[in-house]
Amino acid sequence: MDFTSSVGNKLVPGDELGYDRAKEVKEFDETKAGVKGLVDSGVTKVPRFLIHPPESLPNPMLSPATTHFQVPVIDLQGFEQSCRRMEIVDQIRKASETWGIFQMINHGVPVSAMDKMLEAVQQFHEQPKEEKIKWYSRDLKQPVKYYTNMNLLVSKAASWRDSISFDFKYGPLNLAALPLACRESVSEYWKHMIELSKTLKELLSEALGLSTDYLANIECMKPELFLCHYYPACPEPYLTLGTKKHSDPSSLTILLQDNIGGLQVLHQDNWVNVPPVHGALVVNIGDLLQLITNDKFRSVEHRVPAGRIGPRISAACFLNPSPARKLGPIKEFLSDSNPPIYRETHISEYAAHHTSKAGNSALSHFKLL
Ligand SMILES: O=C(O)CCC(=O)C(=O)O
Ligand SMILES: [Fe+2]
Repeated sequence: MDFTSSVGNKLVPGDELGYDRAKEVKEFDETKAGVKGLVDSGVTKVPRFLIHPPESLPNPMLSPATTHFQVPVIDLQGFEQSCRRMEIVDQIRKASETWGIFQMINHGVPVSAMDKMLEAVQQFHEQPKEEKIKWYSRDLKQPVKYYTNMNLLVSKAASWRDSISFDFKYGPLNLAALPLACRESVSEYWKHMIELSKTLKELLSEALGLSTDYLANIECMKPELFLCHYYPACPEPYLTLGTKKHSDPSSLTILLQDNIGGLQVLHQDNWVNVPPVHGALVVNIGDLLQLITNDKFRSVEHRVPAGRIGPRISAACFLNPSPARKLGPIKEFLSDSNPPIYRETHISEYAAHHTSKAGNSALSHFKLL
């Protein structure tokens, strides 16, 4: 199949009418070979269904590399000692209030487990297609699945990436239920995410001026979804995006990125690079923590442009509230002069609105004022 023949990058009169997007997407989806499969088949042009409208694409005149902003890097070394802890908690508070994102070093997750995790994601995507397609699915009930864009069939412009996701919503995954290529790495890395999430819950609680066990007690940050991305090198990166601008519908996200770089965050109307730091993990505040903290901590919009160099690999661990819990602004923050900004909701309701807004923050829908 030739994905490029009917595509072209210029719109000619009548072209829009003749273009059958659904057919092109269906043919692509049926290959189960992902964007990687396109690249392997030798495409030199980005197929039309992956082309984003110019207003969603990075402005080449505004290079994030030229901004003077720097995403905070926080060293967690010694966080158990009380005077170091005060400094760290203060840095986390400032970063969460002003950036909604920071990088962490000396966080306790062994660099070897991080490197192995990235290698395993690469191995999964680069194994023979026959093995990989056994996992191809968009069925939400399936805990492990590989796919290109969860919303491929409904989105207006697909993103230049393939993913494998692991859903821990219903509890730990049986080792045998994981693909061989990443079995050991995922199970080891996930244990570290559970440990790290405990530390982060404590530090964030203190950064909010609450008791150390506050966020753990309200069950608002449980590692639940592990989403690993594979961004192949792109022949025309200025036409598509790896991941389009969005904020995460989680409470918190812990992201591991490889050394290629590409993650960018929107800070004071500037796109700022999150430079790869070997051994670092990126933490970003999600919409639900913004809701719970009544806007004290802010979620952050971020994106990943497509790049000529690849594959780029990343692995995002999403910490979510318990589905059984009602979420609303923390009572301790509320007063006559600081009324609740949001109404209470459940994660399922929030996630449904986030999806209906094509991945944009749905917080405005829950505003009371
Ligand atoms: O690949 C990345 O660096 C970011 C991925 C991301 O933002 C997400 O999965 O929500
Ligand atoms: Fe994200």
